[in-house]
Amino acid sequence: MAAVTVDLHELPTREALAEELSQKVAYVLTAAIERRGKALLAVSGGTTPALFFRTLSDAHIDWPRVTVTLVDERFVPEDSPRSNARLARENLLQGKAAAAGFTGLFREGMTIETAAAEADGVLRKLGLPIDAVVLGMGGDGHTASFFPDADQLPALLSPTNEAVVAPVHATSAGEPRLTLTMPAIIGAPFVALHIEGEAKRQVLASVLRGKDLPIRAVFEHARKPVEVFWAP
Ligand SMILES: O=C(O)[C@H](O)[C@@H](O)[C@H](O)[C@H](O)COP(=O)(O)O
Repeated sequence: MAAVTVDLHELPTREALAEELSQKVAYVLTAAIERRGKALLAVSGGTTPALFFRTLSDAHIDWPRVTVTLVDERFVPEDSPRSNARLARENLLQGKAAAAGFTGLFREGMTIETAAAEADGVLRKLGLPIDAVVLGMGGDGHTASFFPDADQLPALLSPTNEAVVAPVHATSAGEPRLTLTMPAIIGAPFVALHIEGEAKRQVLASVLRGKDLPIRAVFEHARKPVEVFWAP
């Protein structure tokens, strides 16, 4: 098994983490805008990112040139409390960041396969690679929607998967999901992992010691060490 390393940023508080990660993302997006006139940011859902989202929403970035998308999405409409699009709209696309564009992964009235193909096409048109990807991680070591029990997990984790967006069926996920694929994630020049609390720190430590959980595949295939932001 290949050794993996990460670039660990340990912050004393969740507020300090939100501030540090926001500054980093603002820097990366601003550099992308200077280089190509626009920037694409992919963020995760779940319970962890709300404070980071609210902090980032106040950052000085040329937001009208930024499009925000999702690392993964539960296959539910935006009025569902489980919608990651809703989380991003309510917490990130506010204040200064209200001027950003947003493109989600869910599509109403489509099968999950058709929705994946649609979202895939939209992201390609926006201009890949994504400039900044902020991942989360579950206690089971999943990231994006790479759940340990997902159907076709090896294909999802493959760095040569040809898709940008893929459907995911995993019993532990609750509902079907859509996810960015491994190449879409590791193609970004800036890939961060945002985790909080002692339990996730232990999961990270076990993965770095060799435990084979899905997040490890991202560390392995990343073109440079993933920047991990952790606070107690
Ligand atoms: O929609 C989601 O659930 C995600 O994007 C997922 O990959 C998330 O990052 C982890 O599950 C961590 O979730 P928590 O922040 O809730 O622990």
